[in-house]
Amino acid sequence: MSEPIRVAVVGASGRMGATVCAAVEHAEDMTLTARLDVGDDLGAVRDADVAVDFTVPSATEANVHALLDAGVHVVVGTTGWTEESLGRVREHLTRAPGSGVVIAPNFALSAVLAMTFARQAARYFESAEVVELHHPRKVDAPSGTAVHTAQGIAAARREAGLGPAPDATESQLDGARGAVVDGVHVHAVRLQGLVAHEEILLGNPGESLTLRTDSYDRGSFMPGVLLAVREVRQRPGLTVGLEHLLDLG
Ligand SMILES: NC(=O)C1=CN([C@@H]2O[C@H](COP(=O)(O)OP(=O)(O)OC[C@H]3O[C@@H](n4cnc5c(N)ncnc54)[C@H](O)[C@@H]3O)[C@@H](O)[C@H]2O)C=CC1
Ligand SMILES: O=C(O)C1=N[C@H](C(=O)O)C[C@H](O)C1
Repeated sequence: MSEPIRVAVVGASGRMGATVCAAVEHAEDMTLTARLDVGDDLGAVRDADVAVDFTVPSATEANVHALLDAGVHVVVGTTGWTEESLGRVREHLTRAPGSGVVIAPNFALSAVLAMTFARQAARYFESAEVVELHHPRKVDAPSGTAVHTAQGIAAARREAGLGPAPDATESQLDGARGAVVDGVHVHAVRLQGLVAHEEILLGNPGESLTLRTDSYDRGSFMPGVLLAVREVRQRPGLTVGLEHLLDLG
């Protein structure tokens, strides 16, 4: 058997970080080498092959630069990425040519498939809106998944030459129509008892299609995270979205 993949987890005390540590410890082909959290020296990842970041949107970009400087491949689940911050990581990778970074807004198979189906369906519908529903301890809104979903729908609508979705709203209470991501309305619900859920609503005169994904447990994200840990070393450069590792991109 080949040597186990050495994995360090950043954000290890958090909900996702702790779940990733347990998943890595149970994986026969991996060894957990470091559990790091706020205030720890990220240089401690040097013994690892791959570092996994589940922290907070305000810290993740700086963490990725520090992890690349430490010479490890990086898998990121933290949300809050923009075209600008992704561009800075791409630029950094030109100076670390063998290194790989995989950033995925959602590692759950059901969510990745829902986003893929939404992108396929979007060109056939006049209207499209996204509703994301999460636990109330989530610090960012809308979710990274909802942003990625809306961007995919918007790209498909552009490619199909569709204009704006019909909407006669003239006046509204602030926020009543949600946030607008690339022209697609996105609504965020925070509710005790939920984990991570999303509905994608597509409508035409006389019909609608609803795609729904539900993560009831953080274990749902682990097969995707472990897949990314296994694949990132063979994927130099930046990969955004688990769909590319599943041949869905
Ligand atoms: N891509 C995916 O499939 C998923 C992504 N997420 C995202 O992962 C992130 C974390 O989510 P949770 O685990 O629920 O949050 P959490 O709040 O439970 O955990 C975050 C952890 O990061 C630590 N932290 C904060 N700043 C840090 C820094 N500079 N260096 C090291 N550690 C630091 C905190 O102390 C905490 O332990 C969020 O952005 C969330 O949206 C969550 C679930 C699935
Ligand atoms: O904070 C969470 O919990 C989740 N965050 C990610 C997001 O913002 O899309 C992924 C999943 O929805 C859970």
